[in-house]
Amino acid sequence: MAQSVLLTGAAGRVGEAILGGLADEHEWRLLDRDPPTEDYPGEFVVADITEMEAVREAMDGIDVVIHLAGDPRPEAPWDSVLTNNIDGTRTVFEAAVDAGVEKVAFASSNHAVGAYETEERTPDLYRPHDDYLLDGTELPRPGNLYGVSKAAGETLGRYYHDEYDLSVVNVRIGNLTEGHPPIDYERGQAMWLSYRDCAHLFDRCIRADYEYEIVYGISDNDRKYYSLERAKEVLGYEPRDNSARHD
Ligand SMILES: NC(=O)C1=CN([C@@H]2O[C@H](COP(=O)(O)OP(=O)(O)OC[C@H]3O[C@@H](n4cnc5c(N)ncnc54)[C@H](O)[C@@H]3O)[C@@H](O)[C@H]2O)C=CC1
Ligand SMILES: O=C1O[C@H](COP(=O)(O)O)[C@@H](O)[C@H](O)[C@H]1O
Repeated sequence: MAQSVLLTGAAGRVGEAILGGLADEHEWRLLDRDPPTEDYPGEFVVADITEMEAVREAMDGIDVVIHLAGDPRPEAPWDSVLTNNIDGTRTVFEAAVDAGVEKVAFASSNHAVGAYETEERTPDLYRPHDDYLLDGTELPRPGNLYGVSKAAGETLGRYYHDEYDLSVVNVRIGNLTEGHPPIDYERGQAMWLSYRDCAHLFDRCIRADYEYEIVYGISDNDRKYYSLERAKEVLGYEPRDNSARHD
């Protein structure tokens, strides 16, 4: 059944992948602080996610929130991630609960666990003979302040789930690249997420039933150090792409 979905950060790359695959599948309301420069499949709200009243208004009648808006730069400075990624994410969760939203899918990141990639483990970690695997049960281990902000977003979700019974899925997205896996970048190839697998994964976040989950968002790459088992089991994720089998 089609759901009413609020997509924050709709004007960005992940938003493009999701809308590219799912424009006709759901009723969309799009939110971004950047005004639209093209046609979008739904009402477009120009607002900053740190503005509580604007975010509350955008939640009206919404079943599911896909929360992408934020500073995506691994090297982003603290001021920016504190405002956009932590304060903004709290605002989104708070408004979602107040509006009676059922589910929130939060765009977390590989950088929430980037420090597991120690000097001893790399570069073997990125290669097929290595069997090291993170599965989402491990503690966050960020390697930068951006990763800290994503771990904080996951923890905010935990709080809003436990306190208010909101269904929350954190998708630790790998490396979304359009058309082909990253070139000459082993780490990026191991965590490649194709546009079509991205759209399908977030469709499953909209449709599946869950309580509080942490899953990895990558394609079914031959060499991976992130397990897809939880995404498959809980969400019904069935990735179709693989960086090793791409021309
Ligand atoms: N692209 C990737 O490979 C990955 C992305 N992510 C996460 O996915 C999300 C989306 O990333 P991308 O689409 O790549 O980034 P992007 O920069 O292309 O898009 C982010 C969008 O959010 C908007 N935005 C930023 N701060 C905002 C605010 N305070 N209020 C309203 N809108 C705001 C921007 O205007 C932009 O359109 C981010 O949270 C990022 O951390 C996580 C892992 C990998
Ligand atoms: O969280 C993110 O991760 C991807 C992949 O990280 P990278 O350090 O291997 O480039 C990054 O491209 C994206 O911008 C970021 O939001």
